[in-house]
Amino acid sequence: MILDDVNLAIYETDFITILGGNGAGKSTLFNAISGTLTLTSGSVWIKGVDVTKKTPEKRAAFISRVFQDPKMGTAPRMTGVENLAIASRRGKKRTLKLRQINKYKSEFIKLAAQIGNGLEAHLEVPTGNLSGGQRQALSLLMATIVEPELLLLDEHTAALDPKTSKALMKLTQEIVRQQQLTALMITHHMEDALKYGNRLIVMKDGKIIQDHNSVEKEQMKLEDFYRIFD
Ligand SMILES: Nc1ncnc2c1ncn2[C@@H]1O[C@H](COP(=O)(O)OP(=O)(O)OP(=O)(O)O)[C@@H](O)[C@H]1O
Repeated sequence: MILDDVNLAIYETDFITILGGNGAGKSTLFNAISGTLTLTSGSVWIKGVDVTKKTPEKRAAFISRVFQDPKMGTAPRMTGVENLAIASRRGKKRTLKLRQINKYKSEFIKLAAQIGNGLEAHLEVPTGNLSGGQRQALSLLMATIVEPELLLLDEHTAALDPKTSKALMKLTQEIVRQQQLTALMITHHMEDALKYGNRLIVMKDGKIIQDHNSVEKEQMKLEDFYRIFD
């Protein structure tokens, strides 16, 4: 069994950070929530709706996910503007006309300019040409341009250099706060797990072995987590 007796209630105000060693079941938990993994038992509910039998495509109307690999979040031959235009149609019919793309362009450029990594100047080239940091920032914008019920961040800063990773985390926090999103974030950075969010869970062997609220989290120190990765 990959996930074992996992019972996780996520509240609307939650920004949960998730820690756990390799193979602890963190990505599997995200796969179970987003529907890319079929459960052998148990169920997944979103806002009172049982989505256990819904396809990942159907669940994508509620859930956005940003992956570790910058290549995963964007279509490489399409421009940033085109990628954002498609993302802005989430949950609706996906057909897009050139006219609509042009309509959104200036809005997207303004949005990207807030990030501060030069993305706005590169929104009209294929995303395959962007730097990893720009691509991850774009993926995050795409994931949140239509407010998701649940934002899943799957080590989304792990492939970036420390400076870029920090900038993306700052952007993440701003977006989560501004849009009051419900978010789950897997990270191997214990500092980030402590610094961000209002709740921290620890996974091991497919189980949630610790679940700390914000008060407990504030009192925790890095040393408290060293044994997690044993
Ligand atoms: N579809 C699957 N079928 C069978 N076993 C799987 C499947 N997906 C993952 N596993 C196994 O389940 C365990 C948990 O994997 P998972 O990828 O969720 O770990 P993780 O906590 O995300 O680890 P990492 O930090 O390395 O990404 C691993 O032993 C993995 O090999």
